[in-house]
This record gives sequence, structure tokens and C-alpha cells, in this order.
Amino acid sequence: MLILGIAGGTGCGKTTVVNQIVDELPENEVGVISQDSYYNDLSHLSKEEREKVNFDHPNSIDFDLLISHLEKLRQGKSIHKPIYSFVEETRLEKTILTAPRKVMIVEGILVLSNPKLRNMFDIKIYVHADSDERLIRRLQRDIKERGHDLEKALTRYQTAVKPMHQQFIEPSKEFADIIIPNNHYNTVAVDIVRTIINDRLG
Ligand SMILES: Nc1ncnc2c1ncn2[C@@H]1O[C@H](COP(=O)(O)OP(=O)(O)O)[C@@H](O)[C@H]1O
Ligand SMILES: Nc1ccn([C@@H]2O[C@H](COP(=O)(O)O)[C@@H](O)[C@H]2O)c(=O)n1
Repeated sequence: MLILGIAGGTGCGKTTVVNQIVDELPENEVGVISQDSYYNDLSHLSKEEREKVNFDHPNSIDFDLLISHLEKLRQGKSIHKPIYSFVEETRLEKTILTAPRKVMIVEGILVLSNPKLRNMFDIKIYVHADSDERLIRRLQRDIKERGHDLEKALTRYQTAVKPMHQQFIEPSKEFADIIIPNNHYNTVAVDIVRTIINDRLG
């Protein structure tokens, strides 16, 4: 199994890059795991309490479960991947049965920050976009798709997203084998990563 880890700040385009990579590859050969699926289950907290959680700190992610799932996939076993609702800010009861694939892509803001997870990756990629570009994209997405209003999105950005980015995410860039500049859609970089994967798939 070839495991790729793809990190980068919120709104840099990780999901978009992964979708572009996967789109032209055989469906049954490549699997994707998003760190977002592994947010801690906060169903024991009230909605008001959940609003106050710092979702950009590594402690908000169940890395133990993510790592154990990746280990199982590597052993050829299927996993029950959690489903996270950004609107409810909690994990759903339903899971997705996910089978191992020849190539597994793990993407998320903090996947290169966690040393144990990072060491499981054969190829480490960091997607870079400038912070103003990321903020614009994030506001548009959070308001359209994640049920936030402008004030909530901006407050979160100032109090959690930006400081955690500076403390944990940006420094993880130094572990990357490949840095993809993504202020603009970068089809050349996507093609290069796809070629690496195709080589492995033979
Ligand atoms: N290179 C790009 N140029 C302009 N918009 C982009 C680019 N890459 C992604 N986007 C848009 O930015 C938003 C966030 O992208 P997404 O892939 O979800 O980022 P991430 O997964 O890193 O948070 C989405 O609405 C997406 O369509
Ligand atoms: N309930 C939540 C949980 C997380 N977030 C934000 O998601 C961002 C990470 O996801 P990306 O797809 O943008 O990489 C992270 O910055 C959290 O602030 C949220 O808004 N609500």
C-alpha cells in the first residue's frame, strides 16, 4: 500500500486537490480518509458548549482512532470510517465501511503535525495558499456549506483558526516532500502526483 498524507491550512484546497487527483484514477484502487471525519465525538456536550471548542487544536482530533484505522487498512482489513457533521458539530451514529486500497490518501489540516501519523506516510504533501486567499475561500464555504454566519466564521478565524495555523500547521510544512502552490488551480502539480500514483499502480 502507498500512503499519501496531504496537509495545509484551512481553505488551501486540500479536498479539491485530492478530488482532482482521484477523479482520473481507477475508483477501486484509491481510497481517501479525511481527518475531518475523526473530530472527537462531542455528543455529550450541549450545542452551546460545542460552539466554544477549538476545532483547530490537535486535541480536537481522535488521532488514536485515525492511526488505528490506517494500521488496519495497511493490514488489509476494512474499517468503519466515522461521519462528522459540521452543522451539528458532532459525529453521526452511521459509519462508512471502507475497504483498503492500493493507494490511500489521508488529508487534513494537522496530518503532518502528528509525528506518529506522519511517519506512516510514504509521500508527504503540503498544499500552500496565502492566508488572505484561504480566508476568503473559507468564509464562502462555511457560510454556504457549514451553516456559519459571517460573524461566527470571523470570530473563529481570529480566536482559533489563525493562532493554531501559526502554531501547528504552518510549521508542519518542513516535513513535506512536495509543496503544492495553490493560490491558483495547479493542474501541473496534480498531474505530477497522479503520475507518481499511476507508477505505483503499474
Ligand atoms: N486553487 C483554487 N482557486 C480558487 N478556489 C479554490 C482553489 N482550490 C479550492 N478552492 C475553493 O476553495 C474552497 C475551499 O477548498 P477546499 O478544497 O475545501 O479546501 P480545504 O479542504 O483545504 O479546506 C472551496 O470552495 C473550493 O472550491
Ligand atoms: N465543527 C467544526 C469542526 C471543524 N471546523 C473547521 O474545519 C477546519 C478544517 O477543515 P478544512 O476542510 O477546512 O481543512 C478547521 O479549520 C476547523 O476550524 C469547523 O468549522 N467546525
